[in-house]
Amino acid sequence: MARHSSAETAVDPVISVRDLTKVYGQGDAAVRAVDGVSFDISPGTVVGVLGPNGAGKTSAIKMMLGLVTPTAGDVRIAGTDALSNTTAIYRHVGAMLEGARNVYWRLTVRENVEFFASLSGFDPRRTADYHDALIERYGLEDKADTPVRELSRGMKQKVSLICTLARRTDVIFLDEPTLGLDVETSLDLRREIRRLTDDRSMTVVLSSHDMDLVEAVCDRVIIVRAGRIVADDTVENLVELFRTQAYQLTVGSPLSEAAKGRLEHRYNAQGWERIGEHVRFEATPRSDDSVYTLVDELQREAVPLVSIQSLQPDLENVFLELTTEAARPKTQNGGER
Ligand SMILES: Nc1ncnc2c1ncn2[C@@H]1O[C@H](COP(=O)(O)OP(=O)(O)OP(=O)(O)O)[C@@H](O)[C@H]1O
Repeated sequence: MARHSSAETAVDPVISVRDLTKVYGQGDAAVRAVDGVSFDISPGTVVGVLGPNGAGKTSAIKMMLGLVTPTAGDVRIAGTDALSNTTAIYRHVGAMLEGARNVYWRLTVRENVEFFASLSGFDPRRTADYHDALIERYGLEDKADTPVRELSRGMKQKVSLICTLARRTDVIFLDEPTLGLDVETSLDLRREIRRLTDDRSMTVVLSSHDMDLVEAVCDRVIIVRAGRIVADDTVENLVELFRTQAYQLTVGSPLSEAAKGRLEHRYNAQGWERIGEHVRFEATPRSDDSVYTLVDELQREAVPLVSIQSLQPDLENVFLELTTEAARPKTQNGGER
């Protein structure tokens, strides 16, 4: 799986966003949904845009698609100013919006695919084989002539993706692509996203709360909070930056209250949990204490150590850390660039 660093600048960016700002309303009622955001996206990469509800993700994506007019700032897609050339950028960009809102529910699956392909100038008669292959790839061949409104939510989601792909654009935006999909289809979608970028050099920008999907497919994540970028880096780098010396320990017998108090004070022990005869807790030794002194202390208390393992943060931990507290200016590329 090709992974790209956000610092990679050798090729021209396919998306370039500068000081993008969106303010809804005026005066006291004004909401600064997107607040001076800048980033570049290289072709052939998968970029996740993450943030809590109301962080400004949809507003930012809709501005990149030309669906919402920015209050200030610039968006360039494949070198073209997206704000003054919406028709021109439409050739480069496709979008699968949340809840399959971009497809026509009265049309059949095949009619939808033909319609969206024709919007990109493809003659439906000459691309019928490609459309059939797409419909088959997503297991909808039996439903090809069924109106979309009669399909399940997951199937509608697949039709929406097929229509986006049928336009064969360089860039696709996927808003919550796995919402409503069963586990198997969701895993198929992950593979498909990587195939599109690895084999066809497509650029994918996706917004999702599904951290497993983001960790599995994204080369890079941009985390937004209150309209601003609080982190912009690879998943690996973000997880590395947030690594702490945290351990989970399981001991064979309960500790005295005095011993627990000492461990809490000295090693930030917490999360005490009784599991049968065993007790489990987490500890974060401070820099001047090593985990060995913690183990020595347990020995002095005559408490047998059953297991010890180091706790690795995952993207979910990083996300919560960055979006639920005051943002920590800890990330390599955090903040606007
Ligand atoms: N049309 C609008 N008019 C007024 N305020 C809006 C409008 N659209 C969005 N907002 C506000 O802008 C802020 C950002 O909303 P946006 O939908 O961009 O966030 P989001 O990160 O996509 O959230 P979610 O994850 O819930 O979809 C929110 O405070 C929202 O209430």
